[in-house]
Amino acid sequence: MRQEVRLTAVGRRYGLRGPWVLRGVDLGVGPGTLVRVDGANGSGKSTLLRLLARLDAPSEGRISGRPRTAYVPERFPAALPFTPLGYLAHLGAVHGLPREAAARAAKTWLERFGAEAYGRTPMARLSKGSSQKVAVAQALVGDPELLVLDEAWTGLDAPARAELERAVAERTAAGGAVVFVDHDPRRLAGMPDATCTVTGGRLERRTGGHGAAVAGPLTVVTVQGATGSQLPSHVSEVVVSGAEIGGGRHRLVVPASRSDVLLRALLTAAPPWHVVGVVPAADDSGNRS
Ligand SMILES: Nc1ncnc2c1ncn2[C@@H]1O[C@H](COP(=O)(O)OP(=O)(O)OP(=O)(O)O)[C@@H](O)[C@H]1O
Repeated sequence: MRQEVRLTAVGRRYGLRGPWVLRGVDLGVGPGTLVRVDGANGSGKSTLLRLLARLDAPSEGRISGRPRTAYVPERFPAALPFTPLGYLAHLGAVHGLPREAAARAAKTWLERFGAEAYGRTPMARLSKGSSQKVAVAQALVGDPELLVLDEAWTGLDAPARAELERAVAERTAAGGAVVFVDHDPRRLAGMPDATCTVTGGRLERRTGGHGAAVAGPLTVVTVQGATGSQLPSHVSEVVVSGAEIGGGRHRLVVPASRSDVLLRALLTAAPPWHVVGVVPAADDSGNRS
């Protein structure tokens, strides 16, 4: 993922005079980040996810950034006139994979979710749990840069739930972003870079969930930008602290486990940032501010 997706002053209401479901929402989702969205029933979580996935447009405000996006809806249309293998291979091809690679990816994802036995069964005949496996596989088959999951774990058996958690970790480690809603507060506990709560049409954002990582070793990254350039906004979601140290240089302290995410964000910014130094915090001798 090269660029963040950013919602700026976004509002959404259904119908010209309908009540505002979301209003004044500002949210940036950067490369390599995992964001949890929570909130009461009917608060607007799915609305926010559909906006992020660009399946819906805001009534006001702006959305920027167009990563390759995949979405698992809360309700997957199970009765599609395909077999899982045919459907996934077709989607792989739509995502630009050559025919054989698409067929291989389809098979691999069905195997990962324990659904290979019914790869050739018409989808309309699948159980709810089995069609949910196809729903998550269809989102992963094209290696999306942004993965949006609306209650995607619901209906999966335990091994498939664990596999989806692994797939999420793989996506973020590869520099992709994942935004998810799940009714189980333990889902991916401790992993999200931020949790956003939809309440009264507004979004309250809490950074963190990386307690263990922050308690671990820290890395100091010194970077230099072009005159007057601003750090990409999602950098603040990864670093523990940051300070400008003069001459366009910034000294950023980041959990060592997240330094790859920070470096990727800086190097893929437009224009890219020059990395002056990366040292373990214990060896960082100067430039403290
Ligand atoms: N297409 C639509 N047309 C009209 N109203 C809608 C539409 N989609 C959502 N709404 C309304 O917007 C509000 C927020 O719905 P949304 O599905 O985004 O909430 P949610 O937090 O995901 O809910 P849940 O937790 O029940 O899934 C609700 O009042 C809902 O009725």
